[in-house]
Amino acid sequence: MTELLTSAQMRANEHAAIASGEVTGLELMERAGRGVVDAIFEHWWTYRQRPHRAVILCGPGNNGGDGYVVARLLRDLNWDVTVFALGDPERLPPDALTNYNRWVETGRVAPLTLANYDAYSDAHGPADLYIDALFGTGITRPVTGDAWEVLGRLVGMGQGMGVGPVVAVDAPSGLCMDSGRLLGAEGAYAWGLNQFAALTVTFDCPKVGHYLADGPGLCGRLAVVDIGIQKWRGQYVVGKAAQSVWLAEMTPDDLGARAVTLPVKQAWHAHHGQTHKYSHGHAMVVTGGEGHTGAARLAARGALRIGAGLVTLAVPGPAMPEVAAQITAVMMREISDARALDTVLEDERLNALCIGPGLGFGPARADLVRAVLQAKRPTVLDADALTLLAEHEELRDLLHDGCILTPHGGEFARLFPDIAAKLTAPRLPKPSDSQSADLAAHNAYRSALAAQTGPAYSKVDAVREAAKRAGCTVLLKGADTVIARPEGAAVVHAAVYDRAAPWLATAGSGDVLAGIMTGLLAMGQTSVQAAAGAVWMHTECARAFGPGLIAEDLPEQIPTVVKALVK
Ligand SMILES: NC(=O)C1=CN([C@@H]2O[C@H](COP(=O)(O)OP(=O)(O)OC[C@H]3O[C@@H](n4cnc5c(N)ncnc54)[C@H](OP(=O)(O)O)[C@@H]3O)[C@@H](O)[C@H]2O)[C@@H](O)CC1
Ligand SMILES: Nc1ncnc2c1ncn2[C@@H]1O[C@H](COP(=O)(O)OP(=O)(O)O)[C@@H](O)[C@H]1O
Ligand SMILES: [K+]
Repeated sequence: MTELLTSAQMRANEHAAIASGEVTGLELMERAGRGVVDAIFEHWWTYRQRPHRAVILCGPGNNGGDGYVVARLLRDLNWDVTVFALGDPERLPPDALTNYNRWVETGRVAPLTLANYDAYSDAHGPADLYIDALFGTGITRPVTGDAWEVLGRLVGMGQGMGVGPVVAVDAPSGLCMDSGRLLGAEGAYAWGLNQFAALTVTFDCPKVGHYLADGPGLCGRLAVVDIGIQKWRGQYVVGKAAQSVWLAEMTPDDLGARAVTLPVKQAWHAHHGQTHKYSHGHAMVVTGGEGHTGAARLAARGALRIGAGLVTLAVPGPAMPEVAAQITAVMMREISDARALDTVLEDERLNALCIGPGLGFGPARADLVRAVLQAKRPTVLDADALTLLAEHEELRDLLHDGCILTPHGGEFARLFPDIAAKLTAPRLPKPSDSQSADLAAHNAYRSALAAQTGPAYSKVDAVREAAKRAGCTVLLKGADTVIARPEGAAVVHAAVYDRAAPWLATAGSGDVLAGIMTGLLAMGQTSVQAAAGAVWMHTECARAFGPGLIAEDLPEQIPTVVKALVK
């Protein structure tokens, strides 16, 4: 299972490795630079065939140091390499300075100014390859000035004939590697949030920001280079497991290697190893009224397909004919009010509950949510149940550790408005156009921008805060989905890079997700295992089906995906 690190954790790993005396910072930098070159050659085989022309932007820290290593290695292969340096190279940290000195023995460095960069481009035309080695994990504030302008020149590179792509060393410069947000850049800069790097090469572990928010769009593709410090990884975690973030992932090549997939696998093996349907759990999904039962039926189908032994829909009387006409293997019970639900839930074999999809609103529905919460079973609360929770504080007080809240962005904002505001607020609002015409306001803005420090508030921060407040697992959906426990352990699932499945954003898709999760709960998974397993399975089903997917197709893909999993 892949751990996603923050910048601080990565720095701690490097420090532990260097402090051990078994490896030097210079060796790590050499491995990093070589890893970048190898990744480039792996990605574009034409670069391996003959020398090309590269432009390398080197920053004032060790990210710049990696850039000088790349410059030297490419030049050793007879590439034509031009280096622009930000800041005074003589003030580089020691390892980077060593590599700068090795570079200038035979190469040249021009100060990174817009004028220098433009003069070079005018004289030579586009390069075959651009390397962004300005800032990596040491970025502390927004990039400003000429460096920012030059980065802006690189946006959209590699799209046309004869124009080389951008490779980012560790991260596109300016990207906050903890949050995936472009530091300070909310609407303030000319460049878009996509099509910056074609390839980002990071070291040891991917970082959280490579998977969240704008990270994937800016990174292009992500390559992770092993620089031999795994041994020291996680020393910072001792006693702080709650700080960890894991990637919910699995590819057909990685079968069985990722812990997050194990729940699904184990559950499936267990399922086949046992014979009694009740030993696979009995899930109950509460439906809405007449004409509103489709969402719950989708969820029920997801729960049954993933492997719950039995799935029963709790249906109000008037909606029963409609439901009966649509189900076969899924069962139904008439539940016309909260009292009836209380009675049914006396059956302890109903071991996982789902409420919310298509439920509707009003006091009677709120009573159903109350009955479900009072039953204290593993429970998925989705869709309308989340809005009811937002409206009724006394319902929120009934949340317990076995609950999973599965909001999308809008539902999250209703439930946790203050947290959502922190997540969406620009770190620094852009001055209005009339203000920016005013030089003083503009200058004040620029200095405030430059004074910002530290990582941006991330989706992981927000979901952790929400889970702590709610006292249960929270899963915030989106192309990047974050799951967090109240004590802070978090899982990120991102349908990005080679796992992108934008067609998954289709009506009813969230209902199926809630159902798969409920099925996994019924099968005995913990809430975080069920949540992580369900998001992975959900995306995998969408990928297995491909474009044109509608929600009904998702449960029907589960057998195919499971077959591949248990092979
Ligand atoms: N250590 C190792 O063993 C290994 C490290 N590796 C590599 O090192 C990278 C981390 O290096 P790093 O810590 O030196 O940070 P880096 O990203 O180069 O930036 C720091 C410099 O930038 C400056 N600065 C920051 N923000 C700024 C801004 N907005 N505008 C202007 N300046 C700004 C900041 O200045 P200050 O904040 O102190 O004023 C400081 O001078 C990592 O990403 C990886 O590539 C690999 O070689 C593997 C082994
Ligand atoms: N760009 C995207 N790529 C992949 N999955 C996405 C994307 N956008 C949303 N999703 C997923 O689609 C599902 C939509 O769920 P939801 O918002 O509840 O919709 P609905 O209520 O219509 O079912 C979620 O699982 C979410 O993670
Ligand atoms: K960089």
